[in-house]
This record gives sequence, C-alpha cells and structure tokens, in this order.
Amino acid sequence: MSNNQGTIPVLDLSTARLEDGSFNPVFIDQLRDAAHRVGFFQITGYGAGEHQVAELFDAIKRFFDLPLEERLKLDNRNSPHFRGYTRMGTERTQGRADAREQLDYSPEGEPVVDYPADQPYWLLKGPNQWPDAVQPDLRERAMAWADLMSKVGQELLSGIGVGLGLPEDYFDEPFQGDPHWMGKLVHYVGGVVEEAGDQGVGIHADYGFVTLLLQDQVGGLEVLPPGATEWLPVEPIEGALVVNLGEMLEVATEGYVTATVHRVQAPPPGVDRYSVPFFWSPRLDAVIDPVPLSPELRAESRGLTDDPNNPMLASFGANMLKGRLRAHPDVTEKYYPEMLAK
Ligand SMILES: O=C(O)CCC(=O)C(=O)O
Ligand SMILES: [Fe+2]
Repeated sequence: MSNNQGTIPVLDLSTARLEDGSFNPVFIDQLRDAAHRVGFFQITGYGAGEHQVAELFDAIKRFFDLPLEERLKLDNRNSPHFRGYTRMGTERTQGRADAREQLDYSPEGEPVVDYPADQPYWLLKGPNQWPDAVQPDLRERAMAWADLMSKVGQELLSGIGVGLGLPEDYFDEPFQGDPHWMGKLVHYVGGVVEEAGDQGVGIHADYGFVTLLLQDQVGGLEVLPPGATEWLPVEPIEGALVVNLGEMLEVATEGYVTATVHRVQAPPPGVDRYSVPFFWSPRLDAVIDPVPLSPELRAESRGLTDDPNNPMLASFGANMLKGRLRAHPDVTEKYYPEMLAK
C-alpha cells in the first residue's frame, strides 16, 4: 500500500464513555489513531438536537440571502476585533482570494482598552456583529451551536489527553475562565470570484486546538494527511461533524498529533455550499507547554512542520492574532498598519 490513508475515520462520540463515566478504551484507541495518523476524522452521536443542524443551516442561508446592504451593516471592516461579515472574495489564504463570504463570531466581550505592548492579542476581544434587527434567530442559533461545540470540543480534548496517556483533565486549565473560541458561518460559491478560481479556501492548517466543522452535502473539503501524496476528500455525512486538530496540539505533542493541511475546492458555478467551522480554543493568554509523552509515543512523533513562512507559536493569542491579521489584510491595514508591515 502507498502512504495514502484511504479514508477519513468515522467515530461515534456516544460510545466515548462507559456506564461508570470513564472513557471507553476502544473509543480512545480509535481517537488516538485518528489524531495521530490522519489528523482528521468525523464524529456522529455528539448530542445535537433533532432539528438543530437543519435549523442552523436554514438561518445561515437566509442570512446570506439578505440584500448585500443588510449584510454590509455587519462589515468586519468596522470591527477592530475581526468580527462580523467578510465580503465574498476578500478573505485571503496563501495570498490568494477565497471564493467565500462569512460571518465570524467569538464570545461576546467588552473591548480591552489597555493591554501590554507584548500582548497585542487582547485586541481580539470585543462585541460581535449580528443582524438582530432583521434576523434575530441567527444570533440565537449560532450561539446555541457554539455552546454545544464547546462541550464537544472539551470532551474530545479530554479523550485526546487520555489517548496520550495523560489525565483526563490535562488540557482543562488553559480553557478555564474565558476560552476564546471562534465560530464562522460560511457561504461558498463557484464562478463568482474570478481571482479565486477553484480556491474555495486555500491550503492551510488550523491554528488552534480542535476544529469542529459542520458541512452541508455539497462536498469540496480535501485533506493531505502526513505522508500522503494525494488529496483525500472528506465525504459529507449528513449531520456529522468533521474534526481536525490544530497547530497548538501539534506543537504541544511535538508532532505526535498533526495539524493536517486542508483546502476547499470551490463548488461548480451556480452551486452554493454552506459550512460552519468552530474553533475550540483556550484563553488568549494561554501558553501551551510540551506535554509529557511516553517513550513509545515520543518515538512516533514526527516533530513540527517546518514552514518558515508560518512559525508555530506556543502562545495561543499570538498564534490566533497572526492568523487573523493575515486572513484579513484590509482590517489589519485600517486598524493596525504597524502590524501589517511585520
Ligand atoms: O468549509 C470548510 O469545509 C472548511 C473551512 C476551513 O478549513 C476553515 O475555515 O478553516
Ligand atoms: Fe481550516
């Protein structure tokens, strides 16, 4: 067999725990294998309400169907905190436009007015922008989704810890208090953004810990697991969550867990695709130390992906800020021109 991974594993989160509340060793083995070998998997049985997924997608479609003028009332260029609506084709990955528009949100917060110069990531705190006046259900459904995803993210991270031979609560501390998760409501189109070509979103790894992605049935997400030579499609499974692991976990495990690179192919002209990535993330001031791995696991660690254009940072806030500044150069230029130069 070649190094290609064949398929993306599918796990059932409702089997994660035994009746006594402890983790099920069978599930933990599947989870560790998926996290190490592929860095991507899908989960079912994660506790969504019966109509929750359908109602969330319905609200998202109605939002992107609003007149552009309404969407632009939430323009992210009016947010120094990188929140709100990003117009079609204006987000960039690998220096090229992505064929998508999106609404980004994080925990509601007051802007931090005074922060130390060496902790610029506090600027990411602030208020979200919602279309409450014309579509109040969007905020409700998106925030309810974030609540559910926070629980799922926490449970998976506990399981990953156990899979690494660590205590169940090993990763809890950096997430206590004010975890800075981020949700995105995303709409891809084909044939509209000329510069994007077939780039729905360009090749990248996620910068956080655990990404939980809801995708519709259109498809287009592709991943390149470690050692693979061909891109592997993540086939849509209705209602399932796609899970992938981010750079902070790769750094913490010296590459035992991989932040697998992925991309989205733009849909064919005239086809819409909707997705909801959720990045389960720690406090902005969290600094992640290397985790103590057993000699057996250490022997299988791959080391860190060495990309001089994308240094990995142990500070979550610094890593997230780096990602936001790059993805939204227009916002960066408007509010933080001195950081653009860097
Ligand atoms: O929409 C998708 O399927 C994936 C999006 C993604 O990778 C991201 O936003 O980080
Ligand atoms: Fe991603």
